[in-house]
Amino acid sequence: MERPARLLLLSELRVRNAACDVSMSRSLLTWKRRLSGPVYHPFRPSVSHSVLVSEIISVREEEEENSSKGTDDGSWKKIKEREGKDCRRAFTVLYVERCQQHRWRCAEVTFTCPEGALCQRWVGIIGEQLAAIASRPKRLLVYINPFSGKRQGERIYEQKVAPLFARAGVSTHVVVTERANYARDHLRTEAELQKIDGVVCVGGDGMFSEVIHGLIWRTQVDGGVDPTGPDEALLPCSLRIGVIPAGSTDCICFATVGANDPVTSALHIIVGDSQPMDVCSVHDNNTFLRYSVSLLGYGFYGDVLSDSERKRWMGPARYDLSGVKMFLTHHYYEGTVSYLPARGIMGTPRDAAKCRSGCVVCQQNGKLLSEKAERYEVDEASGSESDSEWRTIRGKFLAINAASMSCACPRSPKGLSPAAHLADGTTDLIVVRKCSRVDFLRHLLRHTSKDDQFDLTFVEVHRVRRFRFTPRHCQSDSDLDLRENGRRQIFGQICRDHPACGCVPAYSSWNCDGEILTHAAIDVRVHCQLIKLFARGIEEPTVFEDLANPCAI
Ligand SMILES: Nc1ncnc2c1ncn2[C@@H]1O[C@H](COP(=O)(O)OP(=O)(O)OP(=O)(O)O)[C@@H](O)[C@H]1O
Repeated sequence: MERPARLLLLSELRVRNAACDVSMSRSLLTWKRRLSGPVYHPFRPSVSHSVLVSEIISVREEEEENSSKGTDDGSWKKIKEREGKDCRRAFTVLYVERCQQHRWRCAEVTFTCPEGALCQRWVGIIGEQLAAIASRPKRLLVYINPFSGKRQGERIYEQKVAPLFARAGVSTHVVVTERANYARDHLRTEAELQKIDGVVCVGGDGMFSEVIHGLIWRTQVDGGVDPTGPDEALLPCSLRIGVIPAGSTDCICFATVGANDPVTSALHIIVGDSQPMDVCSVHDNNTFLRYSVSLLGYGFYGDVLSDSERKRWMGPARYDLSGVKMFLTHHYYEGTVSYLPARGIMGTPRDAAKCRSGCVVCQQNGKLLSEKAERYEVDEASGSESDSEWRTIRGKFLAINAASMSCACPRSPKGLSPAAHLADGTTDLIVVRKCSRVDFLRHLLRHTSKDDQFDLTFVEVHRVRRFRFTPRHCQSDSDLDLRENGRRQIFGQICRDHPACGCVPAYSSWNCDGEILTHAAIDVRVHCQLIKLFARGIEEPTVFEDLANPCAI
């Protein structure tokens, strides 16, 4: 219960012609219907609503009756309350309302006041509280990929997102991309970053990847850091990134918001949410290749992506077809995986708890790793980082995956590594050794069942800060049979698409967040909390159940 002393304002106002006690504190706007009936009854339910001030989108004074009817688009509005009698003494509050499956909607409520001065006081006080929230963006740079997904990016932005930004008083500079890497290059060179509070991409995971590549690069260059150096401590990006899902794959949005819904994402941007995220840098020797935030997959997932790229004309069904084909092909690859285990941190890849909004594991580990100055040199528990900390796995692998987040998506709600964290400075290295097709199928099926996909003798999972992969034919010190290897390479190239011949290609490629990396030998390093998104992680249902129930606040 809030103490009256903390209230900023308390009045009797009318909502839908019903008398309500309306109160405002620094954190909460509450309206409670006055009970009719002369006698107090302790068990009679009182109708009460509470909205967090941090989730109020805007407040506006109603100038004239029906004045806003022309702007109603009807597409996103949940509550439409107009009290026509004396709109000059009414004000409307727009706020976030939670729906099912982590979706948010913009709801509104109109309060009618007995006098104009009181109405202005309410509008002034709510406006002041909103203006005091420093984390809310005022100016955004928006990139729209007009070719994402079903080519609906521009329509989605104009119809669902732009009206919300306008109502919340967020100004935008919109850039429709003209080619691949347009947004990346614009961010690297031309974009006036000092004039904006965030960058928004409208599209799929490919557009998000472009934006992080541009923003991370620019942040390093502006800060005098070499963005390509494998051992550089990269500077965290101060600008947050918003993702409006409009692509055919929107895994980043799903993992950070919990839903692929443009309105929900727009509201997270407006309220100024902030979700840190780890980024992996991928190098080949000392050559920078790419950044990755979700999946790095060699073997099965690399082959599925390479094969599906040749079937783009099929649309999203290509992933299923290529998945079946690569499963039947059953290629395995030889090589060495070396990794630096994440020591002294909270959490393991086999935890039952998942990374959720306000994740303690991300907070603790993020603090710990940033205190270590990101140089990977000093580990107070074990002395300096030395070769002895590195572990090695040699063998034949069906798949080597590094999941920097759960990689959950609507098709695979558990994800590749259900307990992976968005911002704990680690990635979950999953090694699937050569096994029978039946065993591999068991492993794959467990991604969609309750069973633990890591609880199999041929599967290993390690939480790591850095790892390297060297394919067998690149190893200098191994007992290679070069003749055999050469034969395999030649037949591997010829027979890649002909599993019936039974030969195994020497190389797979890496699936790096849905882009193909043709380099097989890579060195991957996790940069803890390098970027921030306009998101808050997936909320536990109890959070919004409590909010919906004012008695629990
Ligand atoms: N104007 C443009 N023309 C062509 N390609 C573009 C343009 N703008 C961005 N791209 C590229 O399109 C690719 C796919 O974009 P995006 O991820 O937004 O859509 P998608 O439909 O989810 O992609 P995918 O088909 O790969 O799943 C990105 O790699 C991006 O670099």
